[in-house]
Amino acid sequence: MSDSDDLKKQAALAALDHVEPGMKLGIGTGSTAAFFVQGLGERVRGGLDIIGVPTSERTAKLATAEGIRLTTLDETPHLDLTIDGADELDPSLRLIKGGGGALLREKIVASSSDRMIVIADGSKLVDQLGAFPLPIEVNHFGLGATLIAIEAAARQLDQPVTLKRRLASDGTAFVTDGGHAIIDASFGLIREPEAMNLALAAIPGVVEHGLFIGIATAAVIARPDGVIWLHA
Ligand SMILES: O=C[C@H](O)[C@H](O)[C@H](O)COP(=O)(O)O
Repeated sequence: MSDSDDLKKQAALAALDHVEPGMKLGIGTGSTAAFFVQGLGERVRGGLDIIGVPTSERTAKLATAEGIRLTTLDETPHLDLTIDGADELDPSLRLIKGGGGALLREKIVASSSDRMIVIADGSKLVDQLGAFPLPIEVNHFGLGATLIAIEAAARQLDQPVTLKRRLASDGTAFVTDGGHAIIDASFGLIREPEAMNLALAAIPGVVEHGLFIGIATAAVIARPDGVIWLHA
């Protein structure tokens, strides 16, 4: 296992200690969340009784293979805890998510939970968000107009921006679980994440974006010198 995978696993297992019998859990997506799903599977097979809502089709498959009982937000609209990775987080627990394209379901699930614990290796913790391009999930209808509106929003906030349509590994257009496209927006460091959050959310063709503000309640970050916790 690479050093970075080892740190991801350490963060995932530290968060696992906060899972209690009977909990309704939101289950994140990505390589760090996959370590959490593996660890959770082991505990479930050892007798832990929980039920989970997966944040992507990928996570649903992994969790099912681990023997984790799954439900939906339609059946279980209120969750106790979501555990999920992030592409970047700052010390105020503002996040960039969506590197794997799961941001819409991730935001819905985390927002339906009492608490959200972010699991990450130390490279994800930054002073200011934005080195990682912000994933923006957009409707296919009117895509050209939506791109122009995103550029206009960036100009208003005095942020430069370069927009790239995300491609899948086979070179075709990436399509999210919800059937939408992803635009990766490089703004450089985001000076006012709250203002950016509102400006992007106000664009009709934007289905959701990867800035998570006021959602995470704690983060466990594994670094070579040990595991640290941040709290909102
Ligand atoms: O869409 C994907 C999610 O937001 C992931 O949680 C995020 O990209 C972090 O993934 P990883 O743990 O693989 O770095």
